[in-house]
Amino acid sequence: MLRKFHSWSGLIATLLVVVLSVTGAVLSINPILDRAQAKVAGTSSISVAELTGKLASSYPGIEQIQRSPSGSIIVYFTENGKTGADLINPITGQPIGPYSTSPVMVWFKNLHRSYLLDTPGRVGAAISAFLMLLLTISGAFMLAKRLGSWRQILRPIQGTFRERLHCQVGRVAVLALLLSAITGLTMSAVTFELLPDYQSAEPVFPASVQGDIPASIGTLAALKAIPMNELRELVYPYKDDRNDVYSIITHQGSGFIDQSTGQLLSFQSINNKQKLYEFIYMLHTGEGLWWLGLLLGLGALTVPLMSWTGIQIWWRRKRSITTIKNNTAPRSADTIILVGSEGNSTWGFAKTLHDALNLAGYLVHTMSMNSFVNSALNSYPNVKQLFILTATYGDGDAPASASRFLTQLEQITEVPKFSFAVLGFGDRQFPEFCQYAKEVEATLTAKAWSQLLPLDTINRQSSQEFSRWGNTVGMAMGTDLSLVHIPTQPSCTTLALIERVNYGAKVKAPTAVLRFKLPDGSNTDLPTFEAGDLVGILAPGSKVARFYSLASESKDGILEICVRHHPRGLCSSFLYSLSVGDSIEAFIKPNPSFRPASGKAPIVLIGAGTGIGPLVGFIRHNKSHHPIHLYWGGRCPESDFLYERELNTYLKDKRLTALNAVFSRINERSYVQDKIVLDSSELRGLIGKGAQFLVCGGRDMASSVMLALDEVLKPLGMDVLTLKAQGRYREDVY
Ligand SMILES: Cc1cc2nc3c(=O)[nH]c(=O)nc-3n(C[C@H](O)[C@H](O)[C@H](O)COP(=O)(O)O)c2cc1C
Repeated sequence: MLRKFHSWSGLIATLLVVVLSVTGAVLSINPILDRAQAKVAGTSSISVAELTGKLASSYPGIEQIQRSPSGSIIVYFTENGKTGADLINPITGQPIGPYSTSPVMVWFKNLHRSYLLDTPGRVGAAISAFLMLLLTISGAFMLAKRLGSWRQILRPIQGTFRERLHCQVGRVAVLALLLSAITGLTMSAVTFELLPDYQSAEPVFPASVQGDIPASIGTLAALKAIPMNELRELVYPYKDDRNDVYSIITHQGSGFIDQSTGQLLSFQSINNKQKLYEFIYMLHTGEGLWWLGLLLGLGALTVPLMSWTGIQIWWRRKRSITTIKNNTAPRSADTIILVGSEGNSTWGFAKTLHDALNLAGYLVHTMSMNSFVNSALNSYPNVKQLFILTATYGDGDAPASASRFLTQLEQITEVPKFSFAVLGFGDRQFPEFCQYAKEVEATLTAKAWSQLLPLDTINRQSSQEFSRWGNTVGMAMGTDLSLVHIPTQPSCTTLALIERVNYGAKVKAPTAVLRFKLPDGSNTDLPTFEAGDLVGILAPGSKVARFYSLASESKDGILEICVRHHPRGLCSSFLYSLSVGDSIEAFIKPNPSFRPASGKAPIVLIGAGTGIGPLVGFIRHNKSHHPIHLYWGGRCPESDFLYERELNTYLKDKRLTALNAVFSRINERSYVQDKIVLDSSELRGLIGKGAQFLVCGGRDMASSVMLALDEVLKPLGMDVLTLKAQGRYREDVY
């Protein structure tokens, strides 16, 4: 709901709000320019009478004096029948130079206030400010939901580059945007008198004046009593009209002064509401508070960027919506698939399951988890099995399409006849991996619903893991079930193998470092990637890509991966059999969260076997000699010490600080987790300096490393989950 609202109001408001914010950003320069002109110190002790006395001789045709919020003094006068305006030095009363308002700035002001359309335009500007307020508030709530709660609002942001940019920029600009929108709206409300009494009232025009010969202005008592810094505007009486008066506006109010007696004839003080309005005006325009104006201007400049990234995110989400065909009516269905999704990808997996079950002869109904609990159990009289496929969002929370599932489930007290299986979709980078799926399974088990299969999880939308789960489901149902999920893939690039280095044959771990380039004569460029990103490779005859972590970046001109040959692995067999000159079809899948953090804190890289690939890439590109400590485990130093020579070179040229290689098939056998425990105190020292951990390799190794690190962290009152939440523990696990 919140997302729909944010997307639609964002789309409608984009153009209006972008114009409002860009013009606002341009206008925010005004107070700074004004302040640069106004820089004359020591004006606080001068009275208005003193300055006007000095001006009387140099400007005989003076008509008006204005003091801007930044302190510039501008004199308006007539000379030889022509009007003019000068910027004045308030101490000497001498002109600094002619004053004029830039027509470009006036145009921007009108565009900002009213889209150049007078009153209807002002209404439009007010509506835009309102939409901006709604967008900012709904965006802030969405960000809090995305990160788990308001308390986690400063946590590292996960997601695609666009999503992270959108959220990060929004997080930085939110206060400036809120302030601009609220103050702008208030000003519109005052303009349209929706908030009465907020604009200064006029003083009563004096019924009678002395009418004698005007006194010299420098001697007028009322003007002597007003300090220059209090003045806003002084309008002189018409020349030769003895019945006219001086009209003055100060920070305290406005009034009229007799030109012969110098008496204040009437004065209208400004009330608290009007003071509040002036404060709001200052906050909005930055007039008199140039630094705030500049901050608001910078905040406004983020709006076009946020609009652009927002539209792209919306478009991608819209395109990713899956339509389920042959959706059997709930009353006739023998199988139900419930989907909990935020970003729509789980719907794609649900569709694959739906189609495969249909093909196997089942009558399947697929719907969102929220829709299921809206109906009572007797709406599904024929159901034999229920599958729940759900993602986890925020900090272990329910995704949008499952937000009401658990609360509404409380109302169902009877135990259904069908059995259920929960499949969690998640990402191991998050501290609460597949937490929501775990919660759903625990709730259903506590309600004594019968289980078809125990909970299983899919990390990072892995088609391979999903296919394995499909085999288990097939066995449990006594059906042959083949789940081939092919996510939409970017177009492939053809690459040719230019070099291979073989390892591990002696210890039965055949592994190769493979280096690819664009084929000679190719007229395309290498796609852009960095070490730690993934390359998807399609083995001939397979539609499902296998992913490998990249050890090189595109600037190196080669694409490098490290592959272990698994005898029954389709893609690894294909890659391992390649000879120099052979080609592959590949595409890049960015993995931006698996990168060394910038800054001075040490980095601890941990891996085993081919997990060394991206880690070597990080070390190779560590040109700034950031402290990097590597823990890596192999089988035997003589056979599968991957990248041995390169790593020793990096140690010498200080790209690598410490190399801790351990081996499991030698007399003093050891695993990385053992070495981690052995180095506990040194690691605690690094953690104290803000160290970040990057772990790459098999799932078992990663679990053992996590347990070992929990031991290391215990005396510090921390654990791996704490590091994960701080973005200091990242995994690339397969
Ligand atoms: C903002 C955000 C928060 C996430 N939080 C978690 C989490 O706490 N635990 C987890 O296992 N996965 C988490 N994930 C990963 C998603 O659950 C996973 O990518 C899932 O496949 C997305 O499915 P969907 O596109 O259907 O929403 C998060 C993803 C995003 C973008």
